[in-house]
Amino acid sequence: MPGLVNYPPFPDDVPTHPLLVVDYELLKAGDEEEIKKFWQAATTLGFWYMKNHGADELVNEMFDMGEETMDLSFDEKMKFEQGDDGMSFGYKAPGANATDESGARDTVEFINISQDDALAYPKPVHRTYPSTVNARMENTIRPFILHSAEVNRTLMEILGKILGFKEGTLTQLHRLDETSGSETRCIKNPPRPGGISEEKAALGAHTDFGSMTFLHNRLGGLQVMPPGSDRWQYIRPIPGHAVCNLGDAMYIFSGGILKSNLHRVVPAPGAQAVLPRWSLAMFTRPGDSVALRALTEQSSMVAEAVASAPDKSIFNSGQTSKDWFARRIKNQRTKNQKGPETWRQSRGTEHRPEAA
Ligand SMILES: O=C(O)CCC(=O)C(=O)O
Ligand SMILES: [Fe+2]
Repeated sequence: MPGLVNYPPFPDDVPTHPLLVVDYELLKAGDEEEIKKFWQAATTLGFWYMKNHGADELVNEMFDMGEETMDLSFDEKMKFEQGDDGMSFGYKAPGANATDESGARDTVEFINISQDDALAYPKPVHRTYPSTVNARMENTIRPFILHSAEVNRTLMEILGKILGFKEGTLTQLHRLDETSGSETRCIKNPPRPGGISEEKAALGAHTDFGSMTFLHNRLGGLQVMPPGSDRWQYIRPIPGHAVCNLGDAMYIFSGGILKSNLHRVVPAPGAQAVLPRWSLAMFTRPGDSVALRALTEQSSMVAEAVASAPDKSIFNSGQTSKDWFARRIKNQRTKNQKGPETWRQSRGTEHRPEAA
């Protein structure tokens, strides 16, 4: 499927949420109108489409890697399972994560490859990977991670400049030479021919844990719950357009000015439901030692935002990026669920328990 060109179109009769389209080449060139549009997207929904990102060929190769990996036997994949102790890197089997506080199980399987492991390969930093991953580590995965990390870095610096940070402030918090939770993920959701229940989450409602996500979808299924709404709406996949979004770390660093919006994955709608759904993400997350707190000393704009926030607690989380990430991963594992309290401990800046 990843290479399949003729998949059925996304249906026209389901509610979708429009996103602003930003052009990466124009952003890089400093185009003022484009930067304004990007700022608007980042401070309202925290999601946008991005074209001219230069990753299409690598994305196709990454999907091939994902398909080769998911085609391994279940036993082989389970040798590389991420486990229940709060490590994200490795294979995640279907059902291994809860999707809500009742403990309902997810249906997606995915392979997470650490940025640190890909850059240091063949020397493992966090763990080892299946043969299908190793075979493409140097020619596919490392170039995809490096390109995506550079895209995310460029985007973060543009936002940082508008926030009033000194140049390089956000880059320093996301150094490639500090270990971090940054990773790429290839996700497969099985097809659901006939009788799709809209309510059944394939991947539960969440905000992203890190700073910035560079996402590539072939089929529909990604949904957002826009601020002020209690309705899930699909994001329509557009060929050649990445879907980018901000995560909790950027929300916290910016004192809530930048948004980290709730989203989830359900089976692809309409005629697309008979196919497996593939998606690919690069998650850029702060370095392990970075404190998750608002950067009030670096920006008067952030300081004022925190000063006027009704609840300031989240802006000084008291956790490093490493602890924050491990807490969220660990407490969403099915095996660790001991009731709604475990689930709540997996949460980040999601302020909408009813959505989960
Ligand atoms: O598969 C998708 O479209 C989104 C996946 C996602 O939100 C995630 O892995 O954090
Ligand atoms: Fe996500």
